[in-house]
Amino acid sequence: MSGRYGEHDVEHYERPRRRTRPRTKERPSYDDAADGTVVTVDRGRFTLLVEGRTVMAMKARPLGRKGVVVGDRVRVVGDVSGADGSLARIVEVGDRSTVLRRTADDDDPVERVLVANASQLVVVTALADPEPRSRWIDRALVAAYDGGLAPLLCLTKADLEDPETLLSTYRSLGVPWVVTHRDSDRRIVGLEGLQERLTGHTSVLIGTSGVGKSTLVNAIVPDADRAIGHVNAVTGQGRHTSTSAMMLALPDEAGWIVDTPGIRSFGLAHVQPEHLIGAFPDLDEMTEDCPRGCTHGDDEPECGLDEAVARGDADADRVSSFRRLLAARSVTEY
Ligand SMILES: Nc1nc2c(ncn2[C@@H]2O[C@H](COP(=O)(O)OP(=O)(O)OP(=O)(O)O)[C@@H](O)[C@H]2O)c(=O)[nH]1
Ligand SMILES: [Zn+2]
Repeated sequence: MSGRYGEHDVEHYERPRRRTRPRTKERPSYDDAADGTVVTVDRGRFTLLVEGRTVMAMKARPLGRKGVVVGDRVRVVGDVSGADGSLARIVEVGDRSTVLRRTADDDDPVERVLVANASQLVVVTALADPEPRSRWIDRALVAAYDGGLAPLLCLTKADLEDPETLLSTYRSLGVPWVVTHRDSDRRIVGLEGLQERLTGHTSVLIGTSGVGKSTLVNAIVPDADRAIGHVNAVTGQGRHTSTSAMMLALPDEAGWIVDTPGIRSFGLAHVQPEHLIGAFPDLDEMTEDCPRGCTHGDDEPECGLDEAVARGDADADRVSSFRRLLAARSVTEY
């Protein structure tokens, strides 16, 4: 088996093996398997893209309880024609370059991977109607940094409110941003900036209800409804009632977006301070002499971040913004 698949999986999913079984049987080679990407998941059925075809699949037995999520690169065998009623089998799941996770709930330490292999998290926030909630934004940023995704702030409805106040909160973190608004002809302005930022990425779009995320998805993927309708026709869903994420191709092969209709928030109980600070190498460097177990939070007595600020080696705003993110991990209401 190639090292790329199966052997370095993030989760353990196989029951202990009986050693008497011959190895070739335990790890059959799937040389004839096709490569696919998981586009959406619905009740144990996976919609894949295999060489441009929409293919329905289920997990093969050896995968057991192994999670397979949107964005996963998989190997499939069986009927990969995509013909009506056909069902292929997923036999391997590729290593994940990134994982967007959530704890099911801050009191429940079970981690769930929401999307695999995305490179960017687009945090969609309205500047007004509904009012922006910076705690929510902070939590989304934490999920991005922790998961290895580059964050992008997408601020909508700039026709209702100036973006400056909100942007000033995030400037010291260096989060890139785009702003959109609607003009008097009800056209969305600022899409080019967003499209430019999406190019070359697989971007997960997240936003709370009413921020204008659907408006953006429909504007940047003109046949989004048709693509979703097509998948639902195959899966037997009447309309897009699924709460699952769905991956959609951008025009001109510019990249992919993952729409997340059912995902409004993240439980962050799994996020470790040591891991989060890794997303800020300049700050991370200042924590080398921190006492063991230092969380680098506000109330740490001898944190290297304070010393760095005192010496003038670190920007106080940046440190306090980082600490705001740290604190946002454990806040449940926002
Ligand atoms: N003023 C203004 N309104 C907008 C803008 N973009 C979207 N809207 C309106 O905001 C409302 C919500 O937009 P949607 O795109 O449905 O929001 P959503 O985030 O997909 O919300 P859900 O469907 O609940 O997930 C709609 O009435 C849109 O017409 C904008 O730039 N400016
Ligand atoms: Zn520290």
